[in-house]
Amino acid sequence: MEALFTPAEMTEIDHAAPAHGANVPALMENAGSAVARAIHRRYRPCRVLVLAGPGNNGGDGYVTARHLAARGWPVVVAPVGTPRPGSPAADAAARWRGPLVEPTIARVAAAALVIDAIFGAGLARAITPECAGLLAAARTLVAIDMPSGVDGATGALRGKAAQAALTITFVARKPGHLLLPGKAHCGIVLCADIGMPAGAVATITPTLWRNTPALWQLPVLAAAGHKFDRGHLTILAGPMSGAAILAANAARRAGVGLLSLATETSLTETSLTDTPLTGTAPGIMIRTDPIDTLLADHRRQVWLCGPGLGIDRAGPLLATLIAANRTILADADALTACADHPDRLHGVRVITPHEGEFSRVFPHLAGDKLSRARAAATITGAIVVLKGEDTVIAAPDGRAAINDNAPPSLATAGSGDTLSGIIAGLLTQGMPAFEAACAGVWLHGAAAHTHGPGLIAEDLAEALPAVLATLQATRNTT
Ligand SMILES: NC(=O)C1=CN([C@@H]2O[C@H](COP(=O)(O)OP(=O)(O)OC[C@H]3O[C@@H](n4cnc5c(N)ncnc54)[C@H](O)[C@@H]3O)[C@@H](O)[C@H]2O)[C@@H](O)CC1
Ligand SMILES: [K+]
Repeated sequence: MEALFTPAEMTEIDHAAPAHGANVPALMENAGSAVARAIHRRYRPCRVLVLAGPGNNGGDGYVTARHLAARGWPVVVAPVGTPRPGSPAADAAARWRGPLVEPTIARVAAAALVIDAIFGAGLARAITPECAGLLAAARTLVAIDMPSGVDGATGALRGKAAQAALTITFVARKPGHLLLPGKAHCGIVLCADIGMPAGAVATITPTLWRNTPALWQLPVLAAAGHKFDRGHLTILAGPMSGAAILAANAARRAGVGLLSLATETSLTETSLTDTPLTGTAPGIMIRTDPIDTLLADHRRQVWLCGPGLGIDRAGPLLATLIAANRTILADADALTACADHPDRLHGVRVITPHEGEFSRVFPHLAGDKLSRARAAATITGAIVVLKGEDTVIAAPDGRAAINDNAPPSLATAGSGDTLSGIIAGLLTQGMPAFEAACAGVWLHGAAAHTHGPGLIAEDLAEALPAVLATLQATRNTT
């Protein structure tokens, strides 16, 4: 599992390091040497200018300069601030015997490669316009730890941030590497092992992870399994029936044993729906019984409520499902039916809002995406999947994950319906809700990657078998 640490947590880990046998100068030496190695691997030797700030981030910059120069690269350091006398950064600066120059826009623009070692985890306020101007002049920028101006805890910009081609961080990625807008400024992110003792890292109990397959385990199909062992998912379908069909096909590819689309009799007549409900997918059962009749069957435990349902229908149906104590994933119209009424979601297991739906349900929640998702999970008691290029999955118990495998092609009509179908499909097979939500989000992103360009929502379910096969093969070999 790949934990993400905030800068504040990283500082605690740094403070614990000496008691576990590592001191800051040694860690700084390893950090600078890791940055130099990463640059040497990716770029040809060229004129380098290091912008070195006053703290340990600057210290890493001086060490990087020394290691690159030792490899024969032409390097100059331009100090932006002075390290505190006696600090590890001051020692690192003293060991730099190469050229020191004034930081000017002309010098930055003339360098083939600029290293941003101005501020990292210690960024405490907005960077000055002068500092932003220097960084913006770089042709190719490599950031140490964080691009200066990106808040490592939230991904917010403090002042401005420039566009790095590569960011090398240490010990663990920070939320700001995965959350927008910070994520967009980092370029490729590498995480270097700098010999931080495991005991120091263990002083922090992680509550936030990068969403990778190490975070969850997909249901394993029993050799003697029966379709009923894989659960029965019921999806409520309304006039925009295409949404429910997309969700249904995704849930089936995600492995549900039985799938029903529950609709009103009138809607099975094709003229009243945007997609004919009957005859399109032989593996989907169409049920026109009243919801109370369907709920009388206790094998129908898991329900997906919202996609294409219509807001008027979604509100009362959601309330009926909650009263019947079912496992519910609420999306789309079911969320809009709870506008400014998050209390109506009590009893729902998972919600999957995009930013628009989220702000309708929780108009008073402000702040960064991670904090808002966590607050919404606390308020509702549901797993919150706050969607976007940097989807956050948050649980009421404080656990959260940030997803970073979603390509921009996923922003297409019906993509959200597919996601809710995948998650509901995994829930139906008995996966715990937080893990099902994380796995669903990751599989959705991986399916889009696997399909490649020209993606439409229908392709996502089709791409799932290949994603699942690759995942299974990887698991079998690790
Ligand atoms: N986490 C780790 O394991 C390690 C971290 N190291 C480095 O240490 C860095 C953190 O070092 P520091 O805590 O010294 O913090 P920084 O080097 O990021 O910044 C420190 C100084 O900048 C000042 N400052 C902050 N924002 C400013 C602004 N907008 N304008 C002007 N001044 C500002 C602060 O008051 C502080 O004096 C990390 O980013 C990383 O590069 C490595 O040296 C060693 C190991
Ligand atoms: K930096």
